[in-house]
Amino acid sequence: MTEPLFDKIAIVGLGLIGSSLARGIKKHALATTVTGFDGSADVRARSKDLGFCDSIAETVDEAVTDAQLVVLAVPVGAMAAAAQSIAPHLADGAIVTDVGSVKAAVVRQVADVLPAHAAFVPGHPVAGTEHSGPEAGFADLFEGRWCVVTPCARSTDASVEKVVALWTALGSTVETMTPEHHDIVLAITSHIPHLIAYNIVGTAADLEDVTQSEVIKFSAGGFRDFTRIAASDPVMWRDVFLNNKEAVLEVLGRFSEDLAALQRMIRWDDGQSLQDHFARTRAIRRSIIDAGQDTADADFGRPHGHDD
Ligand SMILES: NC(=O)c1ccc[n+]([C@@H]2O[C@H](COP(=O)([O-])OP(=O)(O)OC[C@H]3O[C@@H](n4cnc5c(N)ncnc54)[C@H](O)[C@@H]3O)[C@@H](O)[C@H]2O)c1
Ligand SMILES: O=C(O)C(=O)C[C@]1(C(=O)O)C=C[C@@H](O)C=C1
Repeated sequence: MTEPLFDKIAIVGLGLIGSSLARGIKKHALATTVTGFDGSADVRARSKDLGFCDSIAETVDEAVTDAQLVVLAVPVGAMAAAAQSIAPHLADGAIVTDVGSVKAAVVRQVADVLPAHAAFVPGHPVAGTEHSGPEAGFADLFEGRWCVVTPCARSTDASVEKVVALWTALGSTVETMTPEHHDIVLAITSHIPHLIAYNIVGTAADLEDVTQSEVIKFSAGGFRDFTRIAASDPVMWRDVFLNNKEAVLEVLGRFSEDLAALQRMIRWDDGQSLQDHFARTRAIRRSIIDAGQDTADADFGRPHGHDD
């Protein structure tokens, strides 16, 4: 039997991601003890019943005391408050990491709040579902997925190595980049697609001459996928857009221009341009799939060898 990577891990925020992490860490025996804490008394009680942690602390200081690793798994807009709540209780040499979907704003809000005797290694597992809360978590969520680690001025080589080792042991493939680069990449691959889904489902629901029941009835195809994404947690996504404002607005500008170009092609019966555009995007999907077959390139969010 191999040694656990950490003695005590504390997880702050026990929703989809925090509870999945706790389950995965227990499954792979990556820590001697996993202690959980959530700001909501109701979530703490439900987590205790579900039993995915060794213990659920009633206070944040009890959770964090003596932990070698503290994971912040709260919405991006709550990261600063969570960091402030753990800061006075962190052990000497503790590593703090997070799982937020936005990185530069989290680094700005968290790094300076933490004491000098702790390291901070920002992270983002590119894995999730439209569900939230402790009941939604599962141990294999991170298996065969990417995890992006974005070291900052408060990261040490040793702390980055430990966090990378954790995600690797959970079955993820880790890629390292700057927080700013992460935010622009995820704006196009994750944040804008969610905005499009929220928008199209809202538009469909608002159409006066299409009834709600018709929207449900005919949503078996492409629209159904949009409704799944548009069911994602409102608080989480509000915080993503408010905290990745620049990158999202930059990508959205490009997106709107391209959409306007497609609109013109339809208006002016420019069939050739439409066909050329669709042929190009079809080739892009095919090249992504081909690349995924012999490299670790993304195959729709999954590293090589993990097709659905
Ligand atoms: N859901 C996804 O698909 C997904 C994927 C990757 C990363 N993320 C990121 O992971 C983080 C958590 O997302 P989730 O889906 O698990 O959310 P969730 O809503 O399921 O859980 C978040 C939990 O944090 C708790 N919380 C809020 N503020 C707190 C505080 N100050 N102290 C302690 N607990 C607090 C809430 O009570 C809640 O139980 C977010 O930053 C999100 O951007 C989400
Ligand atoms: O599969 C889904 O439901 C997701 O939306 C997961 C998804 C994504 O966009 O890929 C959503 C947000 C996270 O930050 C990471 C992963």
